[in-house]
Amino acid sequence: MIEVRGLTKRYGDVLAVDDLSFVVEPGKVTGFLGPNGAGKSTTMRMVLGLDRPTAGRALVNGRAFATLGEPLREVGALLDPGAVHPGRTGRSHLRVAARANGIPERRVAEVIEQVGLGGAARRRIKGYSLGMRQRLGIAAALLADPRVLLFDEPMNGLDLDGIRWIRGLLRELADQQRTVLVSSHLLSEMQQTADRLIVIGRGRLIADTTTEDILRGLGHVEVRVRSTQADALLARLRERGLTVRRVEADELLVEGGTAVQVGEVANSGHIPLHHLSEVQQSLEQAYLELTGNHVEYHGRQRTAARVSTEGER
Ligand SMILES: Nc1ncnc2c1ncn2[C@@H]1O[C@H](COP(=O)(O)OP(=O)(O)OP(=O)(O)O)[C@@H](O)[C@H]1O
Repeated sequence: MIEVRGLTKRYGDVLAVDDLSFVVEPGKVTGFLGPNGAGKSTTMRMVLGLDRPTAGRALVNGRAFATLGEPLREVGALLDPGAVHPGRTGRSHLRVAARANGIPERRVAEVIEQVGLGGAARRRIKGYSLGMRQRLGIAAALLADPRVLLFDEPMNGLDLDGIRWIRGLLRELADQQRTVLVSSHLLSEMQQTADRLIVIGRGRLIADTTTEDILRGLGHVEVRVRSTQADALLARLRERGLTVRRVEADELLVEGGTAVQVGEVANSGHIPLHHLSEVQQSLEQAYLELTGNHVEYHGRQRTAARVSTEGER
């Protein structure tokens, strides 16, 4: 289990991690999601004792990393797959790590097999593709058979096969009742990978719940409606408790209702409509807005355009 309580890290003027609290439980794949610079790597580094918190604490199996007797047997991590000696073979890299940490030699062959590095393990790392380096980094994380695993952006730069393979491995590790925390800046990657999501933005916790709940919350539908009597319609919709935004003089966006409801409100007030449709906000855009990383809006997709023309005249 990983527990983070009031965790804070300041680098000069930059508040990289801001009073973060969450728990990562075993038996599930937990996604750690946030845009670039949100503070994911800094948080993971503090869990691994590589950075000292400005305030708060990070515990692995109830203890600070520095006080773990045999830390590698409790927690393994993939942080930076580039941080290996390029002249070594994959196998010798793992052997050196095993020897330095009192891990039995047989584990080297086992993890090479587990990550599917096979014949490449006898080749020099400088000739490895990014995918092979990721596999080697994951093999190193698994070497001491730890119950807690942290993977920082393990899917970065991988092709679809590589991503599928990592997904399968994460699932297998969680099914073995290990604690698995995996970071990503892409919702699209995590929505198919993680059971739970811890979402952060600018160092702060934004959401901590099941992936299903987050997707349901993000993917809200708005109703777009146009009328020459937009003022009257706006007043009536607000009377019904709906949230309404005016987009143009004759165009409104309604939250919290369906196109049928909006059509009925218009009809009951004899208000003519010229357009009525439901608009599904793109998940990725909603996520970016949620995490405070505003970008230009391109992501609206119409999924049920003109679902109802009731009320049109
Ligand atoms: N050693 C450091 N010195 C100064 N600032 C740092 C340092 N490490 C991280 N930061 C800053 O802290 C913030 C959080 O960075 P961090 O790398 O933790 O984010 P991240 O969510 O992992 O992003 P990415 O996906 O880009 O790795 C950023 O503003 C970053 O510039």
